Amino acid sequence: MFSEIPGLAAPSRPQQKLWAFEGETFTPEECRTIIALMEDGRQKDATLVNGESESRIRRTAIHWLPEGPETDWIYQRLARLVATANREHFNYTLDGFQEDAQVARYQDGGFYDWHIDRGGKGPAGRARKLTIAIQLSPPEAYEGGDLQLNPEGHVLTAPRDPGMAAVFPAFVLHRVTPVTAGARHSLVIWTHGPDFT
Ligand SMILES: O=C(O)CCC(=O)C(=O)O
Ligand SMILES: [Fe+2]
Repeated sequence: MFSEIPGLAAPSRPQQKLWAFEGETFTPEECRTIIALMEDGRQKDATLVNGESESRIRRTAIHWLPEGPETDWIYQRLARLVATANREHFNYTLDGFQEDAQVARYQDGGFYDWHIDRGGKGPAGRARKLTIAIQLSPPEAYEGGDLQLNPEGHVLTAPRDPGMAAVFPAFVLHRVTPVTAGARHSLVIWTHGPDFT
């Protein structure tokens, strides 16, 4: 029926999934290097997508990783990862990374309650399309701290192996449960593009 109404016909495109878990995107050694970059750098209290601290929703320390000689290899890896995952699972039109990657550390009950990544006051937050969240810490380094997604009414827990990337549209609900012992680090970046079609 929609096909008869100009402007409403759906273009034919491959299936668009709501999540993908990709293993071994960084080696354990590379994950340790990225954690060290954070631990050497300045850390800020995390803010939400709209730039307001809100401890009821999130408690983590974050460190932005601007592009530069020290982080070039990380961005190149992320670009390849997102291009492959997008081609295989999502088929979105993507422009690139409009925000720097960030490393987060969750400890002493640190958490990030159910939320989506798309939105806020800034143009970049509103243009977020795919979220890439990568486990950096070895599973035995922390308790709790599960990354969970709820894309279609039931909760999926992401594998905990270092280097495992969860890739999902920025409108998908997700959370990190409280870390009850040790510390969990993750690397997060978003890709941006024109509004969802
Ligand atoms: O730490 C993670 O794995 C996910 C963090 C997150 O959801 C975010 O930064 O928006
Ligand atoms: Fe998020």
